[in-house]
Amino acid sequence: MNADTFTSTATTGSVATARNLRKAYKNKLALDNTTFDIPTGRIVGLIGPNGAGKTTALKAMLGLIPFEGELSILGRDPRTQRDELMRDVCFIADVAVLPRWIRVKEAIEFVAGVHPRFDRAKCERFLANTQLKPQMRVRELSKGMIVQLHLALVMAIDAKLLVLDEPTLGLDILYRKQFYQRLLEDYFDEEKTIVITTHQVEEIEHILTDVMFIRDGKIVLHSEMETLGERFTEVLVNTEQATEARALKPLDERALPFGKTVMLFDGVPSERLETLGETRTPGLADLFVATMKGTYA
Ligand SMILES: Nc1ncnc2c1ncn2[C@@H]1O[C@H](COP(=O)(O)OP(=O)(O)OP(=O)(O)O)[C@@H](O)[C@H]1O
Repeated sequence: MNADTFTSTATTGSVATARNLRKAYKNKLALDNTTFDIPTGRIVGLIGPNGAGKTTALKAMLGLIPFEGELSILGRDPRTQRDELMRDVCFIADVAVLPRWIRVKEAIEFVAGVHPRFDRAKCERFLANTQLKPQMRVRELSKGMIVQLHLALVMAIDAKLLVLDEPTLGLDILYRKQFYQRLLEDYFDEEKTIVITTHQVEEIEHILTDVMFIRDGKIVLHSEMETLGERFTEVLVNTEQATEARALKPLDERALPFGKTVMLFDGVPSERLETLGETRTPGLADLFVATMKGTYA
């Protein structure tokens, strides 16, 4: 990729263009030649094991840390144009960051004060459909009500890029699902882009348009969700054909009851795999486990 390509992608509706990012902490290379592109109108899952560099990558995109390499976010360099950039970016860390003593109306005041594109009337319209009242304190709210408050605050910010770092940490599965569904239905449109990190892979895979796997500071897989199935296939292999299947070098395999084995293949033609057993596209969680094998070895 040459410098011209870098400039042209950055000015044609690309949200993020990263080339060879490097971030070294004292004892650790958190970003190691990290390179990726994110076009407008996508919901991207940045997924990786603990310590892989997810938060570091997001902090670089938000101009919160120094780093080496080329990075353009909405056509701007987050290191030198952070203030301008922040007019178009909304960053929300996990829901649990709302202090328990804060009142609903104070949370609204706070966000109104820090985000130039926050639309208070829109936020209040969202809240009018809930049981939340301006005087209520966060500690009096149920978890679901906290999600509603968080969503109302997020969705009233008209940002081009929404960055969510583990947005549903600490919430149970019902609230997590509700959070992502509302985000998809009530917030997202083709002019917005959302980047999400989470460890709850299964819960977000249905809303993602793209996935990026990061390991040891490197992007090891970047794919549109729709094309994952063209590259990766899972096969339910019978015992008799296990040796033949293993010769095709599966990325990973796991045993099932009754002697069957599920094997995951990368780039093996489906006509070949269909002779070995029932085939299907793997779920993101199984693909993640296969790709990250050996991480903690
Ligand atoms: N301020 C810091 N000082 C020193 N090392 C750091 C600092 N921040 C992060 N690191 C190291 O950089 C690496 C990447 O950390 P990062 O927080 O980006 O990982 P992550 O993928 O977000 O992990 P997790 O899923 O556990 O939140 C880790 O090894 C971490 O220990």
